[in-house]
Amino acid sequence: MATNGKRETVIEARGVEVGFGDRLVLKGADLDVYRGEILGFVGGSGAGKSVLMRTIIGLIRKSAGTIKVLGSDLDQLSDDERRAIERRWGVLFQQGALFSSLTVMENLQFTVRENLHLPQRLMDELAVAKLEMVGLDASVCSKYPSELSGGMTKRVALARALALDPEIVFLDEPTSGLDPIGAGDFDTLIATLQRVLGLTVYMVTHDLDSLSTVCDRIAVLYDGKVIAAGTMDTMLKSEHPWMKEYFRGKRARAAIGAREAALSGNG
Ligand SMILES: Nc1ncnc2c1ncn2[C@@H]1O[C@H](COP(=O)(O)OP(=O)(O)OP(=O)(O)O)[C@@H](O)[C@H]1O
Repeated sequence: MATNGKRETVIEARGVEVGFGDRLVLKGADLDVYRGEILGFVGGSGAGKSVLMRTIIGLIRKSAGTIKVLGSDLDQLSDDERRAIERRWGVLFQQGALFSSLTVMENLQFTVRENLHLPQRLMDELAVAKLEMVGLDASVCSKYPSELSGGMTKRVALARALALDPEIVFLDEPTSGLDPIGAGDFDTLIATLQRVLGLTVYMVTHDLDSLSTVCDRIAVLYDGKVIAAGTMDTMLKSEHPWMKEYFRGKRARAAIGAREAALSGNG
């Protein structure tokens, strides 16, 4: 597996191109994600952040480029090898994407049932353990997604992403739709899980607070390419017009002020 100094690259995207019809959304995107980091992925609305994430996990076909995950080029794998790699990541889609007709317990066991052959009692114990990991207790097991608050839905979706003890978790806008306190709590949860479980976290987000509080590095997608990757300090020093506006503009200052006000009880 590739290493950069001491850092092991767990996702390596090179020259990734993706288009829909005659419109190219990704025009040669390059990205490295290192083991154990929380990478925040930003870009304007419709820039292609979700498209790149979905391409990395194989849900969207690219027209050019290579993607290696955990050392393997996914295009070169047999179906069995591919499934084995897929078991090593978990995904939290935008909106949580829980199955509405299944209870929380059934949602949590869905992936496990497909991948492992375990006795029901053990699966039940595992599901409760995952719920506890994300700060929920067994009382939510019999609830349906429509009975959960936005924050609980995100937590259940995160528990489901963790179902197979993944090494990498992909999170698509995990704090969208949460109030500032809920978003702050969710960020803390992600940071704690990353530390305790040694996860690599790939997080598409618009949330500047998440970026400054939990992300080790930030990558920026602009005009179909990753134009920068580095720490928040690096982002704040950039003179690129889009990055300047995004990280230092009026919206950035307002967003940071809003969560600080909510956390100090003035929101
Ligand atoms: N399956 C698809 N078919 C056609 N066009 C698509 C498809 N998926 C995404 N697109 C288009 O690709 C572009 C990038 O979409 P994407 O969802 O990746 O944006 P994003 O950067 O995640 O934006 P946002 O922050 O608003 O969620 C958009 O113009 C979208 O309409």
